[in-house]
Amino acid sequence: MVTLYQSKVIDQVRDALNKKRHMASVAVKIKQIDPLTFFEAGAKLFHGQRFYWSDCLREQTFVGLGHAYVIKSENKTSERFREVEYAWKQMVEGAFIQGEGPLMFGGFAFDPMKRSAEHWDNFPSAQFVVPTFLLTKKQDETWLTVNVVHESLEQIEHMIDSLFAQHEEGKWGGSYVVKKEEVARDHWLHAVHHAMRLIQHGVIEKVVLARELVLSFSERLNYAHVLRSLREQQPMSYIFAFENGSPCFIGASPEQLVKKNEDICETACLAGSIRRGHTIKEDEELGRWLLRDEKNRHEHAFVVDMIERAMNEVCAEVIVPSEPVLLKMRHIQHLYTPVRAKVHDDVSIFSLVERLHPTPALGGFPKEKAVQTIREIEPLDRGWYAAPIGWVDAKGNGEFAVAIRSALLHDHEAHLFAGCGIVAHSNPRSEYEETNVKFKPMLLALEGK
Ligand SMILES: C=C(O[C@@H]1C=C(C(=O)O)C=C[C@H]1O)C(=O)O
Ligand SMILES: [Mg+2]
Repeated sequence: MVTLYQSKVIDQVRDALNKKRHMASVAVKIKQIDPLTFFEAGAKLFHGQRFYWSDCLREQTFVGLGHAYVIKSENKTSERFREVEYAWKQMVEGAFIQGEGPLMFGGFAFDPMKRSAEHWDNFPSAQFVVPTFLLTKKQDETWLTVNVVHESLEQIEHMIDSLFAQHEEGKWGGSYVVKKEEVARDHWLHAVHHAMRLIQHGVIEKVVLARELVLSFSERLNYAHVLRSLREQQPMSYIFAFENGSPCFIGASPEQLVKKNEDICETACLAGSIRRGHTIKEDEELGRWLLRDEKNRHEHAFVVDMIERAMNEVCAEVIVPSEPVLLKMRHIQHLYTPVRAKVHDDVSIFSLVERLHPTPALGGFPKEKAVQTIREIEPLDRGWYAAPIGWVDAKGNGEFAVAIRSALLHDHEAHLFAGCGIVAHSNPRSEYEETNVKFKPMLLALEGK
């Protein structure tokens, strides 16, 4: 049955196609629908071309289905940020827009100079997609945006019928872990010792080292199920998924990289960690310990200093609280300093991302030396892990998270990543334990708990 709003969408697409330039983008308010149901509804028709995003306050959720337009860069330098920006501007200028206009979603590789693992093949230096269908949930309103480049009106009509037909919510398939491999555990511990020597010799001051787990499952992984678990279990995190062909990069990150809304810009310093307590009393004690612990405060301070400096270069009225507070997630608590500023007129969100990535929370300090050290001694290919992931709209507003607490899923397999900031007073054993806590959100979600 074709509902009223479905025919309204079709009418608007028909009008838009008559005026179409490079792309036609029309938006219509529709009835409430769970964004995850919409994500699942696209499983057949748009397999390999779906994304999901919701911010840590659940203010906005986006689900994208289909690739109306793809912006990709294989550039290994920071030129890739500008390439994406330029392509996006061209795209928006050439579009016929009715409503909010198109939005693109995507991400960047952590370090395009170090790409070796086959499992990251579908995740280039940078890739953004403008979806054929975008579902936007903002407060109590749900909108459907249709972006058309090649499709005919009949094709769009057929897709809408299929997406809004009754769908049964997929049941958890009972998939369980059949194999769990810690990649290069000893190698990683050696790398930590090595990093500490570099720090003692004054070569660098901080470096973040990550390690990898590879899990095999009894059944093919269902990405919507994993998203559903993450959404339930990590209510204060950014939830994201970027499916590109059969693999899907997915996660629940507590860390904002940058948000830009007109001239207001927000970013966050997040570094320094301890697990949650088993009781309220223990939890509060651990929190108080973290706030006073010199090693963790030191780890955090690198991030605050770098972000403050970077923001002052392109913003006015940079507000940085003088003391961090605790940010408590389900398994872990962090030192957290939120930053707000007024960004100068000619500064785009892409240039903010370029300036900030990687902050010392994910790379280290000084930036170039830390990235070089990671390239040399970390025993893995980070791919899109620990890199910017997010969206940008037609006005140049948008938000990026740092893609941590994440995994690359493919068929029966999952690659999980977690890292920690190594500073002068690190203890390799406790850093190892810290990464174990950071694996937990993805591990639980993958086990359907
Ligand atoms: C690198 C990760 O997390 C980062 C490192 C932290 C730390 O070392 O204390 C804390 C938060 C994140 O900025 C990760 O989760 O993989
Ligand atoms: Mg740490």
